[in-house]
Amino acid sequence: MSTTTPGARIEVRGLTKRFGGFTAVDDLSFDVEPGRITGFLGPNGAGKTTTLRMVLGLVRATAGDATIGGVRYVDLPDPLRTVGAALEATNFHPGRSGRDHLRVLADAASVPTRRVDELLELTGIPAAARKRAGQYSMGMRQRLGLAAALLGDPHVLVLDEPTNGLDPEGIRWLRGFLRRLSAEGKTILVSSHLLREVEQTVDDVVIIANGRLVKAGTMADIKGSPGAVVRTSDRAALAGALRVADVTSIPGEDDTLIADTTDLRLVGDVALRAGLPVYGLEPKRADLEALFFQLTEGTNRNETAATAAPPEGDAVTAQEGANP
Ligand SMILES: Nc1ncnc2c1ncn2[C@@H]1O[C@H](COP(=O)(O)OP(=O)(O)OP(=O)(O)O)[C@@H](O)[C@H]1O
Repeated sequence: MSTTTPGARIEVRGLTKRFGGFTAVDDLSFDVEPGRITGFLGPNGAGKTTTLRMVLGLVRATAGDATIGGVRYVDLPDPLRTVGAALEATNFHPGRSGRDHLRVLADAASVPTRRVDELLELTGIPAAARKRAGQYSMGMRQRLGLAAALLGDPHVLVLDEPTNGLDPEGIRWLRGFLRRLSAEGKTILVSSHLLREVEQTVDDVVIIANGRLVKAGTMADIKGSPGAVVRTSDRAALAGALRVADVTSIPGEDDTLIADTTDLRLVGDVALRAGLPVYGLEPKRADLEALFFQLTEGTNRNETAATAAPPEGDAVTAQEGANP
């Protein structure tokens, strides 16, 4: 039996990984809370996979620590039932059916076969499960990887780029699926190099660039305070009229005014009373794409520094893949 309580917290403290003279992960600290979905974000080469591999005990950290429920992965008494992981969706035996792949893993972990069929249903590939994994689309491999990660009904789920290869319908499905798991109290960490793809899925974000933390917080924090964006013919006049109604405002882009209220009706009524036309009125939307770009600008190391150090065979303590 696992000693970890449902939804154990992941704590990363001063985690560092150097490959020769190249620092892939640099003094990284963050928490991943139970019952929430956390997006682990950064451009290609930022160090996401290396960090996840350290959390999962697949790569030895140069410095620092990562714990799950206060215990390092390598010291977990029952890792399979504590943490499920899908690091890459490509490592299935191409000649083996998806179902057989899961059965091999289930046997090795003393998980009953009925759990395999249950998970194939849950991940939406019961029919495809009898086909050879070599014929799977990327989206199907993602679902199979997810099923494998869930075999031991773990408290913590770590998924590396799970939206890769999923179409918009698949992304929507994944969102609902992860929501249900987090509602059960599970801790879910999902990496992505596209904030847009996980924007509606995650509660919290941890953004890294060049191996370092650049931002951590709730999605609501990242999005900033809500407001109303209004376009009129004379924004100074409208700002004055809003002030009288106790609503502050600031100039926005393209001649708009951003009013510090979510009450669009109020803004419309104030404009009407002031005799000002309203050409556009909508809730303020955070430009997450722009923010993400601004935070991580020019830090795609795969395009610039991939040759900085020769690949290093590392301390791989478990088979990489669906269940470390
Ligand atoms: N074994 C290794 N030897 C040398 N350099 C490595 C090794 N593994 C990763 N790197 C380098 O470390 C940096 C971080 O890689 P990592 O795969 O962790 O980034 P990532 O954020 O997951 O990116 P991606 O989204 O492209 O997978 C990259 O520049 C990569 O080339």
